Amino acid sequence: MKNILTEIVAHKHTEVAARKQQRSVEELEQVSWFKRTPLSLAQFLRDPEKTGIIAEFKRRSPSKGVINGNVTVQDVTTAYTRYGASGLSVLTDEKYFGGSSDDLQQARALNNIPILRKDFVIDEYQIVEAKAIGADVILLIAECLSKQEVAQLAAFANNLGLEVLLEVHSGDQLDKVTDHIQMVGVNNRDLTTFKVDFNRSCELAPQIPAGKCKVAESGISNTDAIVTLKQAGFQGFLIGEHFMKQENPARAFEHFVTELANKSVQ
Ligand SMILES: O=P(O)(O)OC[C@@H](O)[C@@H](O)c1c[nH]c2ccccc12
Repeated sequence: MKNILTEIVAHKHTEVAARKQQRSVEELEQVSWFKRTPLSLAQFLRDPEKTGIIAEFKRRSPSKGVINGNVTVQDVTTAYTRYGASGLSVLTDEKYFGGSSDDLQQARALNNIPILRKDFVIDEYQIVEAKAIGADVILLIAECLSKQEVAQLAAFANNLGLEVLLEVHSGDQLDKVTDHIQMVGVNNRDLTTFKVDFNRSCELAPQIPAGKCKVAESGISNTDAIVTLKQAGFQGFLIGEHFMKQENPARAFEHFVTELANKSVQ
């Protein structure tokens, strides 16, 4: 299996090994954000007063290339928060997504809603980093981790007070869900081929274990999709490109939320 996901994960191992040499876990534990009490994204998503949208800051992706090179973390994330995002997702992968830990730290300093560290977590060290840069939630991708790895990494995150969003793309990956997973995300995008199949979320929704917060991810580009996904039982909607590809993502988000509010009262 030689695909982009395999390549990203291989690179991640090299990257993490290098960062471990630069900064020890003990040093990360001294950073002031490390002592902060994280917010619960699952709780924010379950709040019926909120939109359920996890709004993503993503500059580029391997599938789309540059999505937006002219925006700042400040302008975009503060607008996401102001207009009612339930949470933020900030890419911290540099090589493939043009993100950084610095982006997430900036978002943390400016916004008081839960933040997901969007990266390819393969090592406990990255979870300590996530806490030290002010994240509340980490992502674990079922496609690149064994059942045992998911269980260990999720327990480690929960021990630090961080929640876990487990991303799946097929029904068989749901056997990796454990007690330490608070949210299950169905990625409509196949990370090995980049093909987006919007129906994937609705198909898998009934199979997600009860009690887990359900999140639909990727390829969501209109408010009708949210209505459909809500009917299928989803509480969370992870949206990046639809906002980021606009010249003014802040205004695009505001427009989307206004339209959604009008639909919800009809
Ligand atoms: O930009 P979109 O199609 O709205 O998708 C957002 C998010 O779901 C996507 O960025 C994503 C989902 N899982 C990931 C894993 C790694 C990196 C990125 C992702």
